[in-house]
Amino acid sequence: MVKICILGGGFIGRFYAESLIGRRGKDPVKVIYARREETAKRFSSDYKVAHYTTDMEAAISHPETDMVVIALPNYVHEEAVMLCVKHKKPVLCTKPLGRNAEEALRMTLACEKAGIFAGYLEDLCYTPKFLKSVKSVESGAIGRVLWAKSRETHPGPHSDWFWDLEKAGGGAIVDLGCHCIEIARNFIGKDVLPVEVMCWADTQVKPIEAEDHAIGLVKYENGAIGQFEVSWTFRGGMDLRDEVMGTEGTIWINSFLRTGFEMFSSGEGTDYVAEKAETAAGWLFPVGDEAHELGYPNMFIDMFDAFENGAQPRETFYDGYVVNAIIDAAYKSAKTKLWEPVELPVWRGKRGLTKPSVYTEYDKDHWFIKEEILPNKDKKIIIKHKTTGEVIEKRIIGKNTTG
Ligand SMILES: NC(=O)C1=CN([C@@H]2O[C@H](COP(=O)(O)OP(=O)(O)OC[C@H]3O[C@@H](n4cnc5c(N)ncnc54)[C@H](OP(=O)(O)O)[C@@H]3O)[C@@H](O)[C@H]2O)C=CC1
Ligand SMILES: O=C1CO[C@H](CO)[C@@H](O)[C@@H]1O
Repeated sequence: MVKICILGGGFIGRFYAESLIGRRGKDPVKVIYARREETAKRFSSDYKVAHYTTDMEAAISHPETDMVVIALPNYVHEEAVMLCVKHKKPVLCTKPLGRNAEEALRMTLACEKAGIFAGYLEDLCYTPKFLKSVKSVESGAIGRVLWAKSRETHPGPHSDWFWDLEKAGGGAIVDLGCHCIEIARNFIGKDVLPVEVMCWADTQVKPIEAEDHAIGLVKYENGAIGQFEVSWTFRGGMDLRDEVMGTEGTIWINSFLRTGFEMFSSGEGTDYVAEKAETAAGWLFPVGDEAHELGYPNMFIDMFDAFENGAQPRETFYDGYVVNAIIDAAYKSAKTKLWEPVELPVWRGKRGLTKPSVYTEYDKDHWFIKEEILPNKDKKIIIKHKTTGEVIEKRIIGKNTTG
């Protein structure tokens, strides 16, 4: 049993509490901290939490706190992590780890130096569909990953501080792109170096300084490409989709808006449909078990199991730092309109990877390019001469051809 202290009793703090204690979990939430007493008190009463406080350090150092879960706005993450370091308390921090890589690296190294367990709460890398997909990729079911695209778009966040450039550290890229980037890293291989980023970002709709819409490409050292599409201006709910293209196959995941559960309502009797749903009338796309579909229970199981076994969780502070470094390059690129290098003063993965050749030999003189059966049942084989480079096609007349 691990006794938990949650810092932050807002949107994600409540999701975490539901995931931790809503399933007869063995790890009780014992302490809740929020900025305002009314939030902390309400949280403690809703989730039967023994101790509530508006003093963050008191919550962290509380004798009933074995593990701290940070569910605070981005600009308070570093302060909270450093207090955990000071009091030598194991810590789990929500996404993004930092507002930038500098903050994230400081947090990562401080926890490592203090020897405290530190997990990165990247829930979307724990959804049931995602975990199964990653297993398939790791088993080679889709071959070498060439492209991993992840999209998260919705009509915009639910609290004031997200919309403040300084407090959040950016807009849709740092808020939503952090998920997409880590999803792509998992598919491409976390030990593959992200080399450079090209990003378009703009403030198309909202009266804010940060970007409300962006698209980015992340080039990896082995030739794979990651792509993120993020927006706070999308209408119609929360769209979470991933696509992975490999040399031997493809994966498409739809995690939220269209999960196979569709419902029509005149609006009578419906209130909450799903996170960021914009309407409770008409055709609706509810989500059966939101916490589970978003990965929270699997994420906490991995975190607590790793902690108890003295192992590393699937998602660590170091991963959070790499994600922040990619985001920093994306912001630079959006300004310069150039490919910008990913600055990683600490990199623990592989170096010197090259794009592997996957050419298939057709015969001793030719490389195989493509084979296709045409509507008239003919088969075409397209090949390239190894030395002259000439591309030719061979046609094998189909058996059932009439003309
Ligand atoms: N999928 C995911 O993993 C998600 C992760 N997040 C992340 O969780 C973190 C918190 O987001 P979220 O819960 O949505 O935010 P909310 O605004 O809903 O809640 C923030 C909580 O932090 C408390 N707080 C403490 N200090 C401050 C401060 N200086 N300014 C503002 N609030 C403070 C607030 O207290 P009080 O209520 O008393 O003001 C509140 O309880 C962010 O880093 C966000 O990116 C958010 C949503 C989903
Ligand atoms: O995925 C998410 C849903 O939206 C929230 C608000 O923009 C994000 O913070 C969160 O990470």
